[in-house]
Parts: sequence; structure tokens; C-alpha cells
Amino acid sequence: MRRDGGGLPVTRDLTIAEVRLTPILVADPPLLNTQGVHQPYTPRLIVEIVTADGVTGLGETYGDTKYLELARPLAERLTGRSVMDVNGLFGIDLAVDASRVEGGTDAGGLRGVQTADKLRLSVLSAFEVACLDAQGRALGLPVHALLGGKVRDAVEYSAYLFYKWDAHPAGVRAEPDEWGAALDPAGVVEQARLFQRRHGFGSFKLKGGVFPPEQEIAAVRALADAFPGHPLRLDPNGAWSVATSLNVAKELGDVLEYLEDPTLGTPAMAEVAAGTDVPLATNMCVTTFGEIKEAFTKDAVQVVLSDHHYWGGLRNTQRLAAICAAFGVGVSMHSNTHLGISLAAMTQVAATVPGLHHACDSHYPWQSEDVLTERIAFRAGRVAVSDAPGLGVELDRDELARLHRRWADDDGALRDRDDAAAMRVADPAWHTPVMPRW
Ligand SMILES: O=C([O-])C(=O)C[C@H](O)[C@@H](O)C(=O)[O-]
Ligand SMILES: [Mg+2]
Repeated sequence: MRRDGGGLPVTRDLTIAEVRLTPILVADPPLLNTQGVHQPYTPRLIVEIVTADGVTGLGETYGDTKYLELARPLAERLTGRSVMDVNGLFGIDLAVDASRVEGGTDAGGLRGVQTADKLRLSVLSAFEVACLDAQGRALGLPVHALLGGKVRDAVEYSAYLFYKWDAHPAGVRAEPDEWGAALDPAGVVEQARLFQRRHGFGSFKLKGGVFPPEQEIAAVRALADAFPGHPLRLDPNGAWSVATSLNVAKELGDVLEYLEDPTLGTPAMAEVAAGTDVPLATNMCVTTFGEIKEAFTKDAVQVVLSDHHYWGGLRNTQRLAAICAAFGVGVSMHSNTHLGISLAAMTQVAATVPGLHHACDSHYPWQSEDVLTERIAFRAGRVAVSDAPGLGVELDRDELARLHRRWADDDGALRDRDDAAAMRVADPAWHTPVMPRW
């Protein structure tokens, strides 16, 4: 890249010359949720957008087949456009195969409604992030500067605790992990201590909906005893009835920062909200702009967990945060399995959101593999906001190639996330639970 006298990059041609899409499979530990268990490897898609001057911007999103099917034609249509034309990017007409959104909910029911537009936004978001990264690298500016500037120097994340097996079922090809099992209150507390020791996290979220509520109440109580005064959350992904949700809220009201998606759907969430002072958070009943009006007018949720992947990028995340602020609803961030490119993007946008009063979720500590030359570090549970150009991360091409080979070698069994299928390996009788489960 050319540089001016002061060492700043001089890039004049911001035309997109090439778009590279690399599907990969990354190791994932046996984390339990109400749908089943995580597969030993999970699909992600890495997007590289290269300008005529040779600047490369990075993005990352879901790698399942339905996302790849949309990403490929989109990539073909980008050559010749400018990386500056992000509004134009969102105007590109992408035909979504209707059969891909049948069945109603996303990721087996963990991420709310599934619509053609949400699918489209989930793909576009990775391209938006890659364009912003390329812009920043070309202009010598961090992404947060392109989004209006940071209002904080570090973003706080919470420890994302999971009930977990020691290892994936015997005979299943998998990478070992160093976390051990967590299947009871003592195991959950031990996992939380590891999170604190390794990354300094000060707030804790337990993924629930795995065991009957009494057991999960006991686990949260054990966390409250072990970490007095620390913010705690419990998220059963909608596995409880309204009555059960209200009971859990009563039992844990004195220690919970919020209860996340205790029950399914805005009307039921509104009923729970009306019966408790414990704030309710969601990444299931408000996951699209169209769902906001009903949820906010019914006062069904007090905190919306944004996720730039399916809300449609970093600028839509800012728009969501502004709407939440206008209605007096809190905002924070949801996460499922992601790598460092997405953590960098989450951190850059979170740095620009005023009124972010809850630590964000991130699965990143669970991922032993990444496609970056240097892993992003949590210090005191926080990620420092990079001021380097773009997202401030570099791609490790060897690692990208290795994880892509794993994807290419897979017979298709792991290319689409299916937690229920992964559970059936251990328990052939397992079926996706009917909700409410309790
Ligand atoms: O509600 C949530 O926070 C999630 O759905 C996050 C993840 O999808 C998590 O539950 C998982 O991956 O098992
Ligand atoms: Mg959740």
C-alpha cells in the first residue's frame, strides 16, 4: 500500500476487485442448551472484500448452508461497486429461497423468528462489516470512528456459563477442551471461577433450560453465594411456562440482574413482566425491527440483546440502540459461537453505543480456535477498543485454510448446526422438546 509522508495509507481506489468467501468448521465444546448440545464443530463463514488497491476487509457470519447459498450470489454482484457504498449494499435484491425460512424459528429455536429478511440481513451483516473494515484500513481510521466515534475505551463482557459435559460422546471426532464438566451447582461455580481466573469476568450468565428449574435456581443461588454482589443472569431460551417463569423470578429476584427469555413469545413475556420486578431481557422475542412495536407497547421486555449478525450489521445495531433508548428499554448484546472477527466488530460497535449498562455476551472464550494471527484478550472481563485502522485484527491464512479443509472434508453432517442431532448421538431417543418444557 502507498503511504504519504506521515506514514498514513493513501488509498484512492475503493472499488471492490474481489470477494472471497471461506466456509470453515471450528471446534466447539459440548455445551448444553434446551435444544440439545453443541456439535463438536460448528460452521462459520469468513468474508474478505478486497479493493482495487489491495486493501482487504474482513467479516464473519453463520456458515450454515442457507447462509452460504445467499452469500455466494451476493459476492458475485459486488465486484465493481465501492466499499463506501454500504447503503447500496443493503439495497441489493437477494432472492431468499422460501423453503429456507419454513419452520418459523432460527437455530432450532434459540434466536427467535426466522424470516426471509432476517436471513438476508444475517448474510449482509458480514459484508457490511467487511466494507467498514476495508474503509477503515484504507482511510487509516478505526471502525468506531466511521460509526461516529467511541464513547468508551473498553467494552465489558459477561462470563457465559453453560452446563457442559466433560467431552463429546465417545467415538465422536472432536477437539479436547480444558473446561471439564459442569452438571450441577458446584460444577457451575467451578466453571465461573475458571472464567474469572482466565479472563477476569465480573458478571455471569448461566444458559438454562437444560435441567428442571429447581436445579437451575440452585445453581444461580450457588453463584450468588460464591460471587456476592456480582450481576447474575439466567437464560432458559423460553423453556418455561408463564407460571414457572414467575416462580423462578420470585425465587431469584434478589440476585438476578435480569431474567433472559424465560418464556416464549411477546404476549407470554408481557405476562411475566407484569408479574415481577425482575427485568426481562430477550434475544428471542425481539430479533427484528418489526417485533419492536408490540413488545415495547406491551412492556414485555426491559433489555434487548442486539446481535449485529442478524439485526443486519453495525449501523443497524446503532439504530436498534437508539430506538431502545427512545423507549427507555435497555440494550446489550447476544452471542452464539463466533470468532475474533465478530468479537472485534461487536466491540467496535458497542464502543459507540451510549447507555450500554449491561455487560455483553460472548461465546469467544469457548472457542479454542480462531482465524486471527493474535487472539483478542479479555482483561478484567473487558476488551480494549482498538484504535488501529479498521477492526484492528489480522487474518491467519494458514489457520483459515486448515479450518476450511475441515469443512471441505466433512460429509455434510456438520455443515448445518443441529443441536438436537448432536444430542441424539448420546441419546438416540432425544427429540426437540415441546415448549414450554417446564
Ligand atoms: O439465547 C441465547 O443467548 C442464545 O441463544 C445463545 C446461543 O445460541 C446459545 O444458547 C447456544 O449456542 O447454545
Ligand atoms: Mg438468550
